[in-house]
Formats: sequence, C-alpha cells, structure tokens
Amino acid sequence: MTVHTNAFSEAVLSPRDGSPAYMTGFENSFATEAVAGALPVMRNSPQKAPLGLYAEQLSGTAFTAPRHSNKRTWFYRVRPSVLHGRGFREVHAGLIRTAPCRDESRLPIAQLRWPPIVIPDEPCDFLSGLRTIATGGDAHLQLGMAAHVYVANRSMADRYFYNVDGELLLVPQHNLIRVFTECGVIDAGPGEIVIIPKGMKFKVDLPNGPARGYVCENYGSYLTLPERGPIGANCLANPRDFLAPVAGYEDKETPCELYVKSLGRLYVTDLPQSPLDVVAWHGNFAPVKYDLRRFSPVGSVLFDHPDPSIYTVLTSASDMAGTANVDFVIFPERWVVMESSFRPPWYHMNVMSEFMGLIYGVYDAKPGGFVPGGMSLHNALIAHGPDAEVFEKASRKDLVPERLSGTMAFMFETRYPLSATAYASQLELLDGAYPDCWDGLARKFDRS
Ligand SMILES: O=C(O)Cc1cc(O)ccc1O
Ligand SMILES: [Fe+2]
Repeated sequence: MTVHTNAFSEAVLSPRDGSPAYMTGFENSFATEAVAGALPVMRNSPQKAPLGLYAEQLSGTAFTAPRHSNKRTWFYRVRPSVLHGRGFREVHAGLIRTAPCRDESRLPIAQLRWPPIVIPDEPCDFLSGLRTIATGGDAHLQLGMAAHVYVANRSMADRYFYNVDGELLLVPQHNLIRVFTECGVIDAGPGEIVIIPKGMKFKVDLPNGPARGYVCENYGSYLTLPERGPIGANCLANPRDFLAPVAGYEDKETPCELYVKSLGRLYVTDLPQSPLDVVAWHGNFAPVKYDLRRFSPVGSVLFDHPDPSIYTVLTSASDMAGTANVDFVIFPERWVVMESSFRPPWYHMNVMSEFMGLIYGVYDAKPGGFVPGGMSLHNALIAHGPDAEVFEKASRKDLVPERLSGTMAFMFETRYPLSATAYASQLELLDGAYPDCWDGLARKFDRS
C-alpha cells in the first residue's frame, strides 16, 4: 500500500524511524509550524499572513463558551476551506447510521454479543469499511453516541472526511492506522486511542496492511479527563501522556474527494487538491492520541469490587451531574488483591448502557466467547455479569494476589439506551447463544 508520507511536509515524520512527531498535553494550547515563519506572531489574522497563507479559524465551541471550555484553532493554509466546501452531493451512507435510528431492528431486549467482524477481501478503507453497531440519543440535539467498527484493507489515499455530527474516538484493535489530519499526522496501534475533533478533515492510511478497530462517535459535549475526586492530583490518565501532532501539510494538487457526514447523511465533493494543506496552526482544538497502557489504575486494596468508573479514561458530561453522555472506561492490566471478596464484576443491572469491546487478551468476567475484536451490548437495565464457570471458580478460589496480565477491554457507557442497527442485528453476525453462558447458574440457598 502506498503511504503518502512523501507528499507530506518533511517536518512531520522523523527521518530516524519514519514515525510522526508530537507535542504533549491534554487541552493545551499548541503552536506549531511545518515551515519556519508560517505562524504569525502576535496576531491571529494579519492583513497578510506569513508566506501569503490564508488564516482560518475552526471553532469547536460557541465563540462565547467559558474560557475553561472554549475550543478553537487557527489554521494557516494554502487554500481556505470555502474552496473545499462546495458542490456536495449526497451519496449512500453505506453501513453508517446516526441517531435517532431506533427502529431498524426489532430485536427483543437481551444481552447481545458479536464475534469480530472479519476484514473483507473486497476493497474497503476506513470510511467505506465503517459499520455502525448501535446508536443512542439524537445527533440533531447533540446528545448521545454511536458505536461503530471499522474494517479496512486499503488506505484512504485520495479520500478525505470530516464529521459534523460528533467527535470520533478511534480505538484500533488490529494493526496500525496512520491518521493524516489538518493538524498533522498521528500513528496509533492496538492499545492506543485517537480523538478526532468534530469538523476536522482527515484520512486514515494503513502503513502495515489491513486494520480493524472500534469508534465511538460522541454527539455530546467533548470528551475530557474525569475529575479525580478524593484520588487527588495524580493517577488515572495524566494530561502529559496525550500527544497532539506537529503541523504537517500535504502539498498535493491532484484530484481528491472530500466526504462529510452531517445529520446522518453522507455527502461528497470533488477537489482538485488535498484539503490537508495547513502549514501552521495554533490553538486547543486538535486531534490527540493516548496510549492506554499509560493509564495508572487505582483500585480496591483490601476488599470488595469497586464500580468500573474508577477506570474512566475520558468522559463526556451530560446536563445531569455525574451521569455521562459517554464515559470511555478501560479494563487494563492490573493486580487484584481483594480479600474475602468475589473479585470479578458482580451481577448487575445498570441504568446506563454498556457497549464493550476487547482490544487484546482475556476479559475476566467472560474468558470464553468474548474474544479480541468482538463486542457486547448490555443495554439499560439488562441484567448481566460473570458467566457460570467464572462464578463457580471465583467463589471458591484461593484469594492470593493475582495479576491480570496482557489484557485491555473497554466500555463506552452512556446514559442513552443504545439501539442495535439492522446490520448488527443480522443473525449470522449476532451470537445467539450468548445468554446461554449463564445457564449453569444453579439455585443457591444453603439454609441447613
Ligand atoms: O459488565 C461488565 O463487564 C463491565 C463492568 C465491569 C465491572 O467491573 C463492574 C461493572 C461493570 O458493568
Ligand atoms: Fe456491566
């Protein structure tokens, strides 16, 4: 597969190992230029910007949003986006769905689980290979989320995309993706995540061949780091571990396509050049990546199984305090040391909806059936918990300290009930036998 790194400005990729260069910090205000002198000093909008570039602001929040949450970035680019934003025609959205999308499937309420979606042989890239599994809330109202999976066997190359309906949280599960954005280049493999802001143009290339991963499309308030409460000033995800790309542009004057999803509809326009032509930028509305293995878990050190909210990496708040529009929660490697306790997740009915995936390894509540690349959906108030075998073993085992190694599961947890799409409800894809994993749970009531 051709990787279009040569067309990208040299500053972006390290000559040493070909990897992108980054700046550190979460929600920082960054300033970066791919060509010396491209970034204006002191003013955002000079009468004539350096190198004759166009100045353009991308607003991530209302102009008047409070300072602590205000997001915007200034681009200094070869052409302004007005030249990228004309002549759109609607095209079929393929398997992409956007909330509200509640009636595509009439599956009865149940615990749902799917095996990994196989990467097809037919050509597909990140965009054409994007399939929606479930949606909740309403993109028109900027509430809720969608859970998607991407399967891709070719780079987007000359195809570009931006999403109006929400920011995108990419969770690679198989193989590396190289995300070229207006702000620069990000590489991410399994165990890493990428956040692409709403409205930011990008493409995904595959430097190492076919790839698969999960995507949370967040229609609501932007993902941010959760409060740590009594944990204090450290642990969980630390801001300095988030990486934003240095500026890099694609100097490509050959035909390209720009796709846009807006209110669930997909549009395309033809461009005579790449829309990734930002030579310098500054601001705090930027894509970032984060290595989930840098998350410092805090857990129970004496007894009982804490709520999984202790493993929240990022949260999107809703208007109800403590009740997330979406939480991105992980189940990373960790020691489990609790005494006199049932250590796996407890049986529960959660008013929030839980979409789970497994990046690698084994998930302790479901060592069988929930495999890397697979996913499960336990919707609002659908009972679930460890399978029968795990229950028996965990109830009897000798409680020595144990290390759960080589594992990384995650959950998109939302206050909005999730509706499976017609695609995800197809019988051949859905694991109809999933609820049988609880069949062996016998009556328990020892009165004697
Ligand atoms: O259902 C799941 O596997 C996710 C989960 C894990 C846990 O440790 C506690 C609650 C919970 O929903
Ligand atoms: Fe759960």
